[in-house]
Amino acid sequence: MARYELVKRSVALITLTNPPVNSLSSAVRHGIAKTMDRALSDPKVTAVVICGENGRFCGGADIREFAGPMRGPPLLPLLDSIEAGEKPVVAAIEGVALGGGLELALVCHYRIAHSKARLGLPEVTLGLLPAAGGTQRLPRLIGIPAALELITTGRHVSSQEALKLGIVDQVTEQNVCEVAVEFALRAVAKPLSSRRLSALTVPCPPDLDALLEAVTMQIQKKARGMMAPLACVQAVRAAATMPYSQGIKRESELMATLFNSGQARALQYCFFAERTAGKWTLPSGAQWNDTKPREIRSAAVIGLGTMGRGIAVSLARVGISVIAVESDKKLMETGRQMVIGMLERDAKRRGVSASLNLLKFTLSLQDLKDVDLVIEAVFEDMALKKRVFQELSKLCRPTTLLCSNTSGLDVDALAGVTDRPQLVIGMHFFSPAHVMKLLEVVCGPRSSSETIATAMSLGKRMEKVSVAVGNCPGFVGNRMLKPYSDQATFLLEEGATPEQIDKVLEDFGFAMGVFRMSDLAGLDVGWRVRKESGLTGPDVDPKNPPRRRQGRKYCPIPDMVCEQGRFGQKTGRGWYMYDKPGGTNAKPDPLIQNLLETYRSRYGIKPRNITDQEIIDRCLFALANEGFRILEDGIAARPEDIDVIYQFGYGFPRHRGGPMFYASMVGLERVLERLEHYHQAHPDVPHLEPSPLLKKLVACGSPPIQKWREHIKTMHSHL
Ligand SMILES: CC(C)(COP(=O)(O)OP(=O)(O)OC[C@H]1O[C@@H](n2cnc3c(N)ncnc32)[C@H](O)[C@@H]1OP(=O)(O)O)[C@@H](O)C(=O)NCCC(=O)NCCSC(=O)/C=C/CCCCCCCCCCCCC(=O)O
Repeated sequence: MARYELVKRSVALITLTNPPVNSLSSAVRHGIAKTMDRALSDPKVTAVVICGENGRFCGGADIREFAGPMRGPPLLPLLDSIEAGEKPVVAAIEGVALGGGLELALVCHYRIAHSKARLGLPEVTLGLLPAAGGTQRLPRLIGIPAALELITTGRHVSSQEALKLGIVDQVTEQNVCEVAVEFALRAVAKPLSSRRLSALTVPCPPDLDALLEAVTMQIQKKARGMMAPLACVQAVRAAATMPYSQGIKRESELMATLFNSGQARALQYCFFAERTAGKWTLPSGAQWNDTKPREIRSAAVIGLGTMGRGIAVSLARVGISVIAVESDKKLMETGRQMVIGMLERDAKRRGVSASLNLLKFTLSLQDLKDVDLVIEAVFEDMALKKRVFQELSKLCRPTTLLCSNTSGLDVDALAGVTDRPQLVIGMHFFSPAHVMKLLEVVCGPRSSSETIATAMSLGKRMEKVSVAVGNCPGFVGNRMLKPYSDQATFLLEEGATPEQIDKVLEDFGFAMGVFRMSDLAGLDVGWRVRKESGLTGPDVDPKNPPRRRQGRKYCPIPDMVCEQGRFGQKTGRGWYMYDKPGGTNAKPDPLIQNLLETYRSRYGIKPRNITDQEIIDRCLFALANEGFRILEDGIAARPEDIDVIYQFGYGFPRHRGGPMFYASMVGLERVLERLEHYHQAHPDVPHLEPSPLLKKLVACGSPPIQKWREHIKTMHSHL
């Protein structure tokens, strides 16, 4: 796991060999220890170069090893011994030096990086801290403020930035190993004491306390409820205020508190879940690694509303030429201005030039006949979408992929009106589409594997986290949202307020509570869907008892809010009041309080005190329960896919893993028991009835989440 060669007769070249990222597994640590011993004890060797195979220096500790008992040589003393050695050691950094990989580089006496390399200490994103000396050595090398920023955010830096910060000694565009070997030869016989970072004193800013306080406050705001960034601050404080040996002890103590925490487990689960999500498989056997995607050079976007604009920007900024279509000249001109503005701002932020030449705006669908792929983003109305797809089917060349950005309509019904159902697929972006990372790729029963591969690969190219899902109303994300938001509105009936529920959910870690999120999305959207489904509006059968529809409990409060013209932020009023239409500063509105009181007294509901725990349990267990049904129905292939969708599309706190992981951490037995309890209290709410899969998993002894799939195998897949 570490190769040893003698080059230029006196330089030991140690190559880490653990594909794909040369992580520091137990075998690699063992290999480093053995090869370093050999290099240091061989009198022919005057210097050492450490590099990584296949263009990657090292991606850090092997994260998979964290789940079991730690075996093999521990990293910290191994790294200390490299630094203490009497022969110069040079790190030749290509590709990445991340986490333990950068910590390895920091104990080398010199660091040479390739111009395309990236460096960083991303442990915090895994719920950990750089506990192989990183929190003590980096501040000694680059100072407290810069080290604090890198360690608490986990941000990767380019080799150019690393050079400016002083992390590396040289950046090269040539073969980094060859440059490092020459560098090592020149370093022989130079004194090493000033190159041992642990021996340096920390350049300490005079306002250390104020700086640490400011960073702590920033973390409490941005990374609410997360332990690791705060532990990182404490470790860096130790670097600033203690000698190295004590600082290292503090680093280890802090790591011990994080290592077995639920947050670390959740964040490491998220790391792998994100990578698993791209690996789709169809019941036919076709899968991600044996289906070649088509190359997409040109695309069209139909509809320049909020979604269409964001999609056009996402395509153009990765070099795809885009024809954007609107039905009316004025709308097209507004769309053009907005898209150009968004693209220019985005390019400025990324420090690149805006690819405006890739954009074309038109009023005619005729212009789309030669594009490789079309994404329809018109109003969420099935009849309208069908008309568009029929027309596209006539106009576009027979090989053009036809995609819909519908957020929940039947993709197969759209496929059915075309001459190429195998080339039709859903690409459900989230708003704003050029910012949000999630893409649900909705596979209809007739979507071909090549179509799925192409949509997934296009998503990746647009820097989205793409998840393949099956076709059912609302797909995965929006289907699960209903039981979650239904519970929130039932809780309003029973005595809660929107601000109470939102606070509990935000304290749990959600980016936004359910009511603030609805105000942002627009309350009229759901209102229209409820009218179309006959749940409210003039078509409702007057014989329906109040608060019941279609044989189940129904809460009309959201309809009553909409009837008052309160559509959320855009109208300046919704579940909250805002300073102005479009305002974002949500304040509780006494009119909503009145509406709730009047409503309760009309139906003789005596408001009761609702605990935070009940809010969490009812909202989140109803959410996960629907997730179990989605798995049973084969709409999502794995719990990881659902969790990725909820993190990237719905602001579920990453340090809680996602609704399914959260359920597994709480314990499936407890989730089942609570759902049974609440279902007994509300038998007319089917979403609270525990799903058969949940019951089955509990009956099988609540296996870990990675094993749930084994219990779903026999069920039908829609993917
Ligand atoms: C940028 C990347 C490196 C590459 O990106 P990309 O090219 O896009 O490829 P990916 O798809 O992401 O990855 C390819 C596959 O490789 C797998 N992978 C990647 N990195 C790792 C890794 N570090 N470990 C394991 N596997 C990894 C990835 O999963 C893919 O495989 P698959 O498709 O899933 O099969 C990118 O991958 C990336 O960013 N990687 C992560 C980088 C990172 O975060 N590194 C930091 C790791 S943590 C670390 O280094 C910690 C160091 C300190 C160690 C100190 C240890 C002390 C422990 C003792 C604690 C004692 C407490 C005891 C308390 C008690 O119990 O008493």
